[in-house]
Amino acid sequence: MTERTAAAGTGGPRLELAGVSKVYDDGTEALADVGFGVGDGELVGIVGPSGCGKSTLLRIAAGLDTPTSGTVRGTADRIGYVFQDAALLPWRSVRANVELLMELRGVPRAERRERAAQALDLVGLTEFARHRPAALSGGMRMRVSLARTLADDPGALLLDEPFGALDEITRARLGDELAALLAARPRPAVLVTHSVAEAVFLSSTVLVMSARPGRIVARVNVPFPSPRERPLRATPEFAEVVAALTERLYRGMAEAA
Ligand SMILES: Nc1ncnc2c1ncn2[C@@H]1O[C@H](COP(=O)(O)OP(=O)(O)OP(=O)(O)O)[C@@H](O)[C@H]1O
Repeated sequence: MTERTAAAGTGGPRLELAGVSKVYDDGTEALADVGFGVGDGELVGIVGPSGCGKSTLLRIAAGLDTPTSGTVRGTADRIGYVFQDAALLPWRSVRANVELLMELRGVPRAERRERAAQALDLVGLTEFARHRPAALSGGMRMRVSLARTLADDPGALLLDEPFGALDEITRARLGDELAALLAARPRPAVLVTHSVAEAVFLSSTVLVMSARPGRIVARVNVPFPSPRERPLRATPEFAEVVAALTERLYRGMAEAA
């Protein structure tokens, strides 16, 4: 049985998956009995080997796909989804791209303008508002994508490897920015990433998945207080948590093999 409810004000996790399994029509078993909850202001990071079902899980959490069995409950007002690719409309200016989701929801023009300006300011792209996406670097385009989602002010955020295509330094810089943005305006969030360090830096809890069909093989609470800032990445304590999680990830892969 599958179920998706949107009852508000019930307390507890804002987004909750229980016993979620997914078998695609061609028989591919993508997920097996996955369950976790995300509370207010909590960020759950998900790491796992390539093809273990992370994107499938995120799409199911967002209601973009249905589980074969299990339940998804969401009490957040609208879910914002940031994809691996910035997916900007090339003929629109940066500002018009940031306004897009609000435009589709019928937010009045003046309010759209103001919220887009604030979001562009947050991601440091105010001076590029009139540019077309083609004039921006890959990192800047991802910041526009992030601004588009933040300007729409969703109640929960799902991020699918949002910085995956970027170089290490840009990726770390955007990670710092995202940590600051979430600290300033906490909301339940799920982040899928291939980078264990990124997951540790941004998450309150990290879930480690096995190879396909993806199962959760470890749940690790990240002990560092928020807001997290760049120097944390250089501490021995941070390196220790990253090493332990990496080890768990390898073991999960070996268990499933
Ligand atoms: N629509 C589909 N039909 C059939 N199989 C699918 C479909 N979508 C995904 N899969 C398969 O399900 C498995 C999980 O895919 P998914 O994209 O969720 O993994 P992932 O962990 O996000 O991978 P990556 O880390 O490489 O992005 C893969 O074997 C994939 O080929």
